[in-house]
This record gives sequence, structure tokens and C-alpha cells, in this order.
Amino acid sequence: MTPTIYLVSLILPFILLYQYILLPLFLSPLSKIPAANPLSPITNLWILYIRWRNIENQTLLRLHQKLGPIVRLAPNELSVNCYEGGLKTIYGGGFAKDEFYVRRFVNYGKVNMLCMTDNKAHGLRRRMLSSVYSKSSIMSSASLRVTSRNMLFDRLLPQLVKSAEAGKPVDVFKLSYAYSMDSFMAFQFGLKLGSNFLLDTKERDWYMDAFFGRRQWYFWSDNFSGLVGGLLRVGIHLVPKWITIANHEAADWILKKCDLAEEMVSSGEELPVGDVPTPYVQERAAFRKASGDGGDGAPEDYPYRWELASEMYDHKAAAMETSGDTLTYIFYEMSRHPELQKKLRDELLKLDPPLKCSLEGDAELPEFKAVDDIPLLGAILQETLRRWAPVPGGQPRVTPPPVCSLAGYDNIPPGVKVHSSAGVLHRNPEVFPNPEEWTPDRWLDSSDKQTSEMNRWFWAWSSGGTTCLGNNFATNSMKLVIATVYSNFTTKIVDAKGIEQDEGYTAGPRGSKLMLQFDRVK
Ligand code: HEM
Repeated sequence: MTPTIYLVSLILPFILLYQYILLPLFLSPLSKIPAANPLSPITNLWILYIRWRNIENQTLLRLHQKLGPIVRLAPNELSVNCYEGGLKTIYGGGFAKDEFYVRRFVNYGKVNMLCMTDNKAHGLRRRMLSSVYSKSSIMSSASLRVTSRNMLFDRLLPQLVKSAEAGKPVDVFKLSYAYSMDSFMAFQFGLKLGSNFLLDTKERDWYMDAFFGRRQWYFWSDNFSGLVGGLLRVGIHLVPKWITIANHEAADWILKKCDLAEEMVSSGEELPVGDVPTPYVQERAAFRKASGDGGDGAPEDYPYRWELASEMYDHKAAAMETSGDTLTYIFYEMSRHPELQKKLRDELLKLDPPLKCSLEGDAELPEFKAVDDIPLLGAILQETLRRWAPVPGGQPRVTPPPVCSLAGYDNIPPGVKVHSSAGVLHRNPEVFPNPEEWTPDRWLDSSDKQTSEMNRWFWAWSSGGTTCLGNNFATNSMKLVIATVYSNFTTKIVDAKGIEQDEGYTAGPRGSKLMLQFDRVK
């Protein structure tokens, strides 16, 4: 052994001991923060184990209840759940997104707004895409009025009437997913090109089976994407092959819709208002205006083909699951509270025109604003988004240079992964008394001071510069369907087995099912 090798072998253990044990355990500024587990300061194995068991949300809730607003999950990862020194600093302060988003949400090999980790690029993209989803655009959209009318009166009500008359229960989970997808895609691509999950159950099941199949494998693709990709290159499918194939099919499905929308728009032909692919048209124009270089596609591709497809794919995915889960929980809670159904119906029947069922095809919608302004409907939606937040998991960001302070701890270095979670924030009993209870009245009867505190902690849409892009669309779409259903029907539970919320970044009912009986109100 040469003297150098001898010296290195003597010193190396001390360097490793310092770097991987002493520094993270005792000397790092993070060492003062309560650790989730004795192993957390020195290895991420513990949090990986929790994620592998798919119990992260409930574990974080329990830890925060015990240890307070900030918890160290791994040497370089913190969970922070408070407003001051938490949400305000991380999300209000524009901390950049973590690589998690790239691993989960890149489509066609192209980043979209949701997975842009560079703040400047993200801000630019957001400015390009947001105007079509602003509240004023949604409330006044002519195409959305036509597509919404079609969803409610032509696709949804006739099948609910049929089920009610036959005394047949309805799987409201599937119905909510189908409505959420159709109502969004009809806006995105127009009625002609949008999905038709409400009427075409084969198309719906094809899409939903692949969607739920994929979810079980997120642990591997989120945490070991390199390994998954590497093994795939040598023909080994860690994630089952059928899921890879289904992913390709879903990607082709949306790409085809983009190609058809492009053909329609570039032909210059005047379209019936319900067939106008409104967000596609506006986002296409925004891309062309912003750079004019045509994007990264091949010469034969139309400009920005892949950038647009990546955004379109992401938006429809964001729309279906979140709104589908929220609607399922609204129907569930309303079915447990018949007195609230009656109270809401009394309010809804004041709409002009009311959303009463007409199977003759001559029904009209009231103004969106009139539906939006019903306080009880707003409270029902808000409380459902609180109690059953459809994105309950952590939204990871990265601490910026040089240092920052979080939840009373100073000198937190750059590059630390930090996240807050609606599932924890929404269960703070000091802000939301009896947090496990679903109580819409808390949004109607609380003092101004209490309401403003609840609003600061309410985080279903996230906050800051990366808050949900589609919140105005989703709010309008969900309010319309709830208003339509309870103007015409009462609902009661037939089978709610598996209604408890699953785990994950996004999460809905564990059983993926809710059977309700609809009875017509004359
Ligand atoms: C109940 C319905 C919905 C809920 C609760 C919801 C919730 C959220 C949340 C919590 C985020 C932040 C995610 C994160 O940073 O980790 C988000 C982002 C986003 N949502 Fe939604 N969402 C809903 C519906 C929609 C719809 C209909 C669209 C369609 C346009 C949409 C598009 C997006 C996009 C593009 C982002 C990324 C925003 C950015 O990075 O600037 N969402 N949503």
C-alpha cells in the first residue's frame, strides 16, 4: 500500500463520518428542526419506506400534530405546515418547483407549465396561458355556455332521469369523472373534438382503467425514474408493459385532437360556437406571439405542435381527477344531509331561469354569475375542498440562495426540498374547529376575523405564482352540475363502501366507487 492510499484510507472514514453523520445530525442548521424519525437526519430511507407503503399523508398529519409546524423528513427535506414562515414564505415567495414535477408531468418529452422548475420560464409560460382561464373570461365565455348546456341538459340529465325512473342506482364516482373530463375537454377542444365519457362508457373505461393502473406505480417512477428508464432500455419493464402502452395511447389520443384542432383553426372556416376549441385557439396564438420560432418540432410539424400538446395533455389530466373527486365527495356529503339538499334547492329555484330538467331540448342556462353568487353553494364547495382536498399531498419546492427562515428556524441553506400539504393545513383545529367534520356553515357563520384566518389556511388550489390555473373553470363547472342535480333530484346513499380518502399527491375515494339513488323532484 502506497503512503497516499494509506493516508486516504485513514482519513476517509472520518470525512464520511463528518459529512454523512455528524454534519446532518448535529451541525447543519436543519439539525435543530424536529426529526420525523431518528434516521431522518442521516438518510432518506425512512421517508422512502413511508412512500412505498403509501401512507405519507396520514404520517405527515400525525407528525405535525405531535411535533408542530415544521418536521425534517430526510437529511435535505422538510415538511412545513403553517401560514407565517410557511405558505407565505415558500409559495408566496416564489420558491422554485422541485424535480418531482418533471418526473411526473412531462408529456411528449416536453415540459409544460406545471413541471417548469425554472421560475423565469414558468412565469413567462403562465402569462401566456392564463388569460383564457381568468374569472372574467370563464364567466363571459360564449363557447362555454354552449358546451355547459350540452353537458348538463343533453348528456347528464337524460341519463339521471332514466336511472331515477328505473330505480337504478348510479355510480357517481364514474359519473363525476366523466362529467369533469367532458366538461373540460368540450371547452378545450370544442364539442366536436372533446371527449364523450358521459355517453360513451367504453371510451371512459379505456381511459380510466389506464389512469388508475398507472397510479399504483407512481412510487417507482417518482423516486427511481432513472432506474425505471434504464431497465426499460434493456427491455425490463419495472412498471408493467401494458401501462407504458396505455400511456402512449392516451398521449396519441390528445395529440390527434390537437392535430384536428389545428386543422380546423388553420382552415379559417367559421365554426359553430360550441365547436370552437377556445383554450387551444388562445394558447396557439400566445405561443406564436411570444417567440415566433415555431417551437422544437420537426420541419413538417405545424408550429408549437409538441408544446401545445404537452400543455393540453396536462390540463385535461389536471381537470378530470381533481374535479371528479371533489364532485364525488360533494354528492356523498349532500346525500348524508337531506336537510341541506332541501335548503340548497330552495335557493336554486330562485335562479332565472331555474336549472329545471327539460327533456324537450329547449332549456336555457341562467347566467354563470347568478349560480356563482349563491352563498350556500359556494360554502358547500369550499368545505368539500377543505375536508376532502383533492390534492392533499405535499407540493415540493426548493429553498433559494443564500439562506431562508422557515417556521421560526433560520439559516436554512439553499437546495433543501420543502413542501406544504392541504391535507395537513386543513386539519388545524385552531383554524378549523372539529376539522374532520364537514360543516359548510363554517364558511357562512364565522366572524370576519375567523373567515379571513380560514382563507389564509385554505389551500386546495395552492397559492402564489403557481396557484391552480384552472380554479375558475373548475369552480364554475362544479357549481353548475351540483346546482343542476339538486334542482331536479334528491340523492341518497346506496353503497359508500371505500369512500375514505386514499393517499397520494392527489387522492380520491379508496374504493373508486359511490352508488347513489337519484329520485326526481317534481
Ligand atoms: C377541483 C379542481 C382542481 C383542483 C382542486 C386543483 C388544484 C391544483 C393545485 C393544488 C395545484 C398546485 C399543484 C402544485 O403546485 O403541486 C394546481 C395547479 C395547476 N392546475 Fe389545478 N386544480 C383543479 C382543476 C384544474 C383544472 C380544471 C385545470 C385546467 C386548466 C387545472 C390546471 C392546473 C395547472 C395548469 C396547474 C399548474 C399551475 C402552475 O404551475 O402555475 N387545474 N391545481
